[in-house]
Amino acid sequence: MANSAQAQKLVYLVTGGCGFLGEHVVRMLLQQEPRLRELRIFDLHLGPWLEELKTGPVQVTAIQGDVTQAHEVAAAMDGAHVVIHIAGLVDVFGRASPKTIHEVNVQGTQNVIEACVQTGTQFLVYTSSMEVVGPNIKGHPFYRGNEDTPYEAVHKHPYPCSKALAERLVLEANGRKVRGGLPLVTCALRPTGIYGEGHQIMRDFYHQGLRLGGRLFRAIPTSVEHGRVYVGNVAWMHVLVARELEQWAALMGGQVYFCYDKSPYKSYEDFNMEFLGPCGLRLVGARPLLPYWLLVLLATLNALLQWLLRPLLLYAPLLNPYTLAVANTTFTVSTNKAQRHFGYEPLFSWEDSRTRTIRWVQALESSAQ
Ligand SMILES: NC(=O)C1=CN([C@@H]2O[C@H](COP(=O)(O)OP(=O)(O)OC[C@H]3O[C@@H](n4cnc5c(N)ncnc54)[C@H](O)[C@@H]3O)[C@@H](O)[C@H]2O)C=CC1
Ligand SMILES: C[C@@H](CO)CCC[C@@H](C)[C@H]1CC[C@H]2[C@@H]3[C@H](O)CC4=CC(=O)CC[C@]4(C)[C@H]3CC[C@]12C
Repeated sequence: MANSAQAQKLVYLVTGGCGFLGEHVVRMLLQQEPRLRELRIFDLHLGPWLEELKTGPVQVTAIQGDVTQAHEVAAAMDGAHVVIHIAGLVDVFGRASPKTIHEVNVQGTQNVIEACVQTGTQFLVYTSSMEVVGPNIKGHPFYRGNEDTPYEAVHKHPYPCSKALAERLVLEANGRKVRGGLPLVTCALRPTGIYGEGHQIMRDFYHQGLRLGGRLFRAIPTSVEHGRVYVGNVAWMHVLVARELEQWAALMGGQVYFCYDKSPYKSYEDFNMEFLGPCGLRLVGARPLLPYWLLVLLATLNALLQWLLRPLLLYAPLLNPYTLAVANTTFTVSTNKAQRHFGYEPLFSWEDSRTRTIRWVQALESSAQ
C-alpha cells in the first residue's frame, strides 16, 4: 500500500483506453493503483461503460480524441505524470490503408512522445507487439525465445512495420529532456497474441463455429506453437511497469519486455479450443483438412478478391496470406525479464484465465439467444 504522502496524487493518461486491452488496463489501474488521483481515458470512440467508473474515488476523465492530432494529444496530456499508450490500429486483414495504419501507429506515437516533452510528462509505457520481432516474412520459427534471442526481424506488412517503427521511436525517446528538464523514461511491452474477455477474433471464431453447426475445421498443424497471453496479465504488466518505472528508471528505461504468463504452448486453433470446446464447439480433424498449398491458394484468392472488390465493398476475411503465415509459423516466448526487472508475476493463473474466458464466451452464447 502507498503511504499517506504518496496516496492519490498521480494523474495517468491511457490512450486507446476503450479498446479490448485498454478497458482491462483502465479497470486494473482503478483496482491496483492506490496512488491514482485522476485517470484520463483518451480514445477515438468512448465506451458507455465509462460512466459506471465515474462514481468511484478516483476522478475518471473521458476524452474523445485522435492520436493523429498532435494538439489533441498535448491538451489531454497536460499535467499527467504517466502515459500508457495503447491506442493503435490493429489491422492485419486489409480493412485500413497502409497510410492510415502508419498515421495512427507511427505518427500517433510520435505525437504522444512530443506531447510528453512539451507537457513535462516523464513516464511513457508503450504497448508494442510480438509482431515487431516476428514471425518474419521468411517464416523462421521463434521457439521459446526471449528478448535477447537473435532473430531476423524482416517485415513487409503495414501492421508489423508500423509497430516496429513506433517501438523504435519510443525507445529512442528514452532520456530526452521533458519540460522542466527531467529525462523522459520510456519502455515497451510486447504482448504475444492476447486472449480473454472482449477478444473480437475469439468472438468471430465462436460465431463462425455456430454457423458451421458447432464445428471448426483444423487448418494448422498441432505442432506449430503460437504464443498467447491472458489480457488480465497483460493489463497487470502495464500497471506494474507504470508503477516501477520511476524507481527503476536506470534499469527499465529504453527496455522491451515480452508479455507472458502460464498459458500453455499450443497451436492457435488448439489454444482457442480450450475455450470454445467447453462452449460446445468441436475442432474437426487431427491433422489439417486441406493441404498447405491449397490454403495458400485460398488465402491468395481472398487477397485478390479484396483488391478487385475494393471499389465496391470491403471484403476482409480472416484468412489472407499474412494471417496464414503468422498462424502457421511457430512463435513462442519463454522469458523472466519482467520478473527480474520489476517483480512481475502473473496475477491470473492459467486456470483463472481459462475460466474467465470460458464464462465470457458462454455469456456471448446466452446473449445471442
Ligand atoms: N490484440 C492483440 O492480440 C495484440 C494487440 N497489441 C497492441 O495492443 C494495443 C491494443 O490492441 P487491442 O486492444 O487489441 O485493439 P483495439 O482495437 O481493441 O483497441 C485499440 C483502441 O485504440 C483506439 N484508437 C484507434 N485509433 C485511434 C486514434 N487515431 N486515436 C485514438 N484512439 C484510437 C480504438 O478506438 C480502440 O479503442 C494495440 O496497440 C496493439 O497493437 C499487441 C499485441 C497483441
Ligand atoms: C488460418 C486460419 C485458420 O483457422 C487462422 C487465422 C488466425 C489469424 C486470424 C490469427 C493467427 C495469429 C493471429 C495474430 C497473432 O496472435 C499476433 C498478433 C499480434 C498483434 O499485435 C495484433 C494481432 C495479431 C497480428 C493476431 C491477429 C490474428 C492472427 C493473425
